[in-house]
Amino acid sequence: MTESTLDLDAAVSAAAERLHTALTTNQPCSPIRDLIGERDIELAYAVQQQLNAHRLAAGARVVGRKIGATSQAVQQQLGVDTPDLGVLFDDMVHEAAAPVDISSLLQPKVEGEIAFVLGADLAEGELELDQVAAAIDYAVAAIEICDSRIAGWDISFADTVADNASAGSYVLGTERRTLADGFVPKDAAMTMTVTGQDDSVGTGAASLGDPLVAVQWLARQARDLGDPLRAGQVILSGALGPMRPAAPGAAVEVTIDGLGSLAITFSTKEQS
Ligand SMILES: C=C/C=C(\O)C(=O)O
Repeated sequence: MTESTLDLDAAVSAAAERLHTALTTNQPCSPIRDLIGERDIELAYAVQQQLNAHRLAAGARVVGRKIGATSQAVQQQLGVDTPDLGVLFDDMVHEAAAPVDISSLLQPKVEGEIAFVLGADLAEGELELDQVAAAIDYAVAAIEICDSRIAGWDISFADTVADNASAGSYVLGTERRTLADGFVPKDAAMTMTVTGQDDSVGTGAASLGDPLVAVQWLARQARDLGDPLRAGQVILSGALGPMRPAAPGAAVEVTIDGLGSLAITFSTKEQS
């Protein structure tokens, strides 16, 4: 191993430790781009892997993946121009009926998107669109609660990739549709309101032109990173409109044509 490889390894470990400390102490940290640069994707995923290894070591179980920054709206908000991916763990799932404990999050932002549950692995073959579509068991509406461990969401592309694609928590709707039912993800219109106002609207086409293309992108990336998508996993396929901040007491409702509505509330400061 060369001296410069050692330096890079040390930088990756230091970045992962910074983010892990922020996650476990609930105290935002400074960006990690001073350690690994702003655009080195390989190093950023290496940090993400180390960060997530801490969660796995603490007993968390992988239940799926998220794709981030697939829409122009979110790319503009974040100042990035490429999608990324993160890992969903079992302790990120939230049931819609209970208020989301806002004190467990640092700086939450909500998004309306389509979630897919896989009925087959996406590990082998060309991973063409028809293979991706055939692997989908069903689709449901979802609210993704993004969170950043980095203070003030002051992120470069490397910062958000390293920080598990700014994943926080998520809530799934209960109305399941299959593609065979005639549900066409790219045509589905989404509306999200936060406390009855602050609309975020879009259609499936906002996510890389088609959420199925987003899942294909994810499947190929995940396979290339050595950890392919597996049957049973939940895939958050990218926001269909701009993300919105969630303040204490916020009530969020997402409606997606064909998939129905789901609503969540965030706890107030007093409840936390
Ligand atoms: C920072 C996170 C972005 C997403 O999750 C998204 O665009 O869906």
